[in-house]
This record gives sequence, C-alpha cells and structure tokens, in this order.
Amino acid sequence: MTTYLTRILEFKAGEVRDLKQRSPERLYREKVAELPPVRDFYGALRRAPESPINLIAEVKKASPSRGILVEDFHPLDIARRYAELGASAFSVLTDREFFQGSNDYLQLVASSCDIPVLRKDFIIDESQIFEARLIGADAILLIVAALEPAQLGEYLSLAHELGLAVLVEVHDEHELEHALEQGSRMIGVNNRDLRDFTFSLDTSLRLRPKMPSGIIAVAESGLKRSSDVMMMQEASFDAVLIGEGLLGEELQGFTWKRI
Ligand SMILES: O=P(O)(O)OC[C@@H](O)[C@@H](O)c1c[nH]c2ccccc12
Repeated sequence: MTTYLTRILEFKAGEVRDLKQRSPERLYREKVAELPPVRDFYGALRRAPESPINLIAEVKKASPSRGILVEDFHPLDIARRYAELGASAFSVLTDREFFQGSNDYLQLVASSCDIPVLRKDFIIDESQIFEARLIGADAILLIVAALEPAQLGEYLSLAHELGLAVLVEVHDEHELEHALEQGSRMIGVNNRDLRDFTFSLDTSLRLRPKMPSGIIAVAESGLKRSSDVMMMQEASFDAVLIGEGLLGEELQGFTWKRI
C-alpha cells in the first residue's frame, strides 16, 4: 500500500544513492575521527524526580501535512528564541523534499548554540548517520517503521560508536517491543501516524506505561496546549518534542524549565 511514509522513503532512497556516491565510508571515518566530542543529549533529556518535563524544540519550516508554517524562516533566530523559552534540546529538520529542512540549518544551529541538537530526518542508511555526525548533530532519529528489523540494532550501534544519542521513534506496541529488544535508551512515541498523518495524543498515554523505567521517554507531535504538556508530564514522560505548537502563543507563554 502506498502511504505518505512509503512515498517519503522511496524518495529518500534516491537521495541516499547520491550521498553514497559522493562520500565513501572510508572518508567519513577519517573525518569523524577529527571531530570534537558531541554534547550529552541523553543527559539533557533525562528528567530528575520532581522536576518539570523537558522540551525538545523543533526548528521546522514546513510539513507535508500543513505546508509552510514559517514564511520568513531564520533557523538561528528561532533556535535562540526556543533556548530563551527554556528548551533542553533542539530538533532540526534536515529533510529538504517534504519538510523544507536543510543540513545547513542544522549546522548553523549546532555551531551557534550550546544546547544539544537532534538531526530530524528519515534515516535508512549508515551514510546518513556519519553525515549527521559531520554536520554537527549530537543525536539522530531512527524511525522503527522506516527500517528493516535488523537495521535498527545495527544503526543504534553505529550511532553510539560515533558518540551520537538516538531517539528511537515508535507508534504502536509492536514497534515499542522491537525498540526495547534492540537496546534503545531513548524512545519517542509519535502521536502522528506517518502512514496517513492522522494523530491522537492517546498513543503516547497508551504506550508510556509499557516503557520500563530507565528508558528516556519522549512524547512527540501534535502537542499544542499547556494542558497537553501537563498531561505528558503527569504521564511521566521525560520530555516532549514540539514543532508547530511552539509557533502558537499558548506554549510560548508556558513556563518551561529555565536552564
Ligand atoms: O510539529 P509537531 O506536531 O509538534 O511535531 C513535531 C515532531 O514530532 C514531528 O515533526 C515529527 C515526529 N516524527 C517525525 C519524523 C519525521 C519528520 C517529522 C517528525
């Protein structure tokens, strides 16, 4: 069945072919060895007992479901505003075709701010993990629904070997089980179904009790109101990942944890 996700992944496969032609793995390994260490993404997101929920603020220009969200898009200004709001980490979209993101945006944000940065993209090949490290990311997203079962474990290992943290994204019980079996340390529940872009906050609430303690738990997508954030805090998520909702006034006025 053709879904939004399958369409995105097909396009991504073409991009990855080009990327692999441009840069063989040997070159990546040499370059990565010269890089400074990453910032501690896991450490920034783990919520201490009694402390408020952490914010991963997403720097997002557009989405396939909503089109352009920010016409006059200045990623660094947006990131600085989110840091002032109290964000613990950033997520920067690097997918060009569907989200109008860019590696340049990530590079700019990562090199100008102290807060750790997640590369938000559809990773389907090891070359993209090396690339993430080279452009300055501290963490990557791995979407369980976008990978073959054997790939998740392999990519987790490679990312950790390169010093990158991994946010493993799941959408149902089955994916969660697989994520846990493969040794994920940080798991994000996407409230949005990437196959048809429908969403429900209940997805996070339903899956949270099935995540063992010790896992860093993140609720992702569709959070727009203070009450949504409070609900995830009460459900004992460590963090929320918010893009579009931060463009609205309500969450800009929210008292996020100050750093
Ligand atoms: O803008 P929102 O609804 O707050 O969502 C942010 C983030 O969760 C969403 O952009 C996202 C979650 N998983 C993804 C995977 C790929 C691209 C984007 C995403």
